[in-house]
Amino acid sequence: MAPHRGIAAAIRVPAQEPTDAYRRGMTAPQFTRETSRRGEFVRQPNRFTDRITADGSSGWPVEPGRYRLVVSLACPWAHRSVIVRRLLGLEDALSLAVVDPIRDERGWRFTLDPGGRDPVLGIGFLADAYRASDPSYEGRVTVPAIIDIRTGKVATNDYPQITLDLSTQWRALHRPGAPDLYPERLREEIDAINADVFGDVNNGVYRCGFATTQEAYEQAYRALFDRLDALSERLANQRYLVGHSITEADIRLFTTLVRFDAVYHGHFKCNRHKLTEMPVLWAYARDVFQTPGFGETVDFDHIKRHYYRTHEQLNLSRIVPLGPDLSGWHTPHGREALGGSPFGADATPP
Ligand SMILES: N[C@@H](CCC(=O)N[C@@H](CS)C(=O)NCC(=O)O)C(=O)O
Repeated sequence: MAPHRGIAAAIRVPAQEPTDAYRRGMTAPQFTRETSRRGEFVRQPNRFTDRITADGSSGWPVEPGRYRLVVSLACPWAHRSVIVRRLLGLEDALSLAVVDPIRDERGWRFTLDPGGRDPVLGIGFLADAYRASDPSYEGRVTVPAIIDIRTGKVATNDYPQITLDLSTQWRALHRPGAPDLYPERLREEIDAINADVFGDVNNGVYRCGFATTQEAYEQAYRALFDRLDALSERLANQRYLVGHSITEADIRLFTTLVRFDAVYHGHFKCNRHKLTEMPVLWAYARDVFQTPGFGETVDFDHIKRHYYRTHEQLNLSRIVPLGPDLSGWHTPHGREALGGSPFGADATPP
């Protein structure tokens, strides 16, 4: 197996101690080690970047039943992998562990499981698997993570690569009629959209929420809504982001949009408009939500409890708001008229 890169190389943190801005009266950051001197949120790199491959050349061969995907249903980065696993019919090949949406000081817990332990991995905390893989790891212990069941070690927590590999490397285990979510001829376009959506939208909402200076917040807010405006324009005349059916690009945008009004609008101050006030994006998000494989993977209860109860710097009272009214997600979206079909001509719904 390719050796793990040294932790010092993998984790480049911008500031360890209270920053200059903090001393000048800047708000205390939620994540000190991921906050720049200017008060910007700078996300830590993924620690385990090995890949699980069809030919096993990485040391982690694709094998049915060998791995366990650990997710929080609250987490947008993990949500991608839940959707892709379902659309591709990988449920039997890759089992799923769901953590409690509320972390304690030891991080993600398996407190939803009998005895507080994951029944397959036998551990109480995701940190146990991180520790088994790298005892010196000091960054945040994050989901999604794919664990090698036999050794209890983390094979990967590289969320952007995980979904691409489920599509491309796990192909032999896909269900009959599984869609191609990352078609070769569209990859360049999908990658370009994904990069913009990651910077300004997926991570952009966090850059708004975890900013600790007015300037850093405003910069992230403007980039977010400028990008949402551009995406609205693009989606006004086409049903999906790239091509004529759902791709990885739609999955990545959807997992942020579906959380927008429930958490990002209020909790992260992304409040120029609610999703329900952006007509094109709202219809697009409903269309995707109502597609088999999407809506049933959304857990608004986990989403709201996680964000409002675990970011104590942002929500001191930890009160979870009762709203918003979610009934609109099931209303007609009218986007069939734009053409295309969710899974293309050759695939079937899960
Ligand atoms: N692996 C990425 C992204 C995944 C991520 O941030 N997941 C969140 C949940 S949405 C998490 O596990 N957070 C744990 C923590 O903050 O301690 C990272 O390290 O930033």
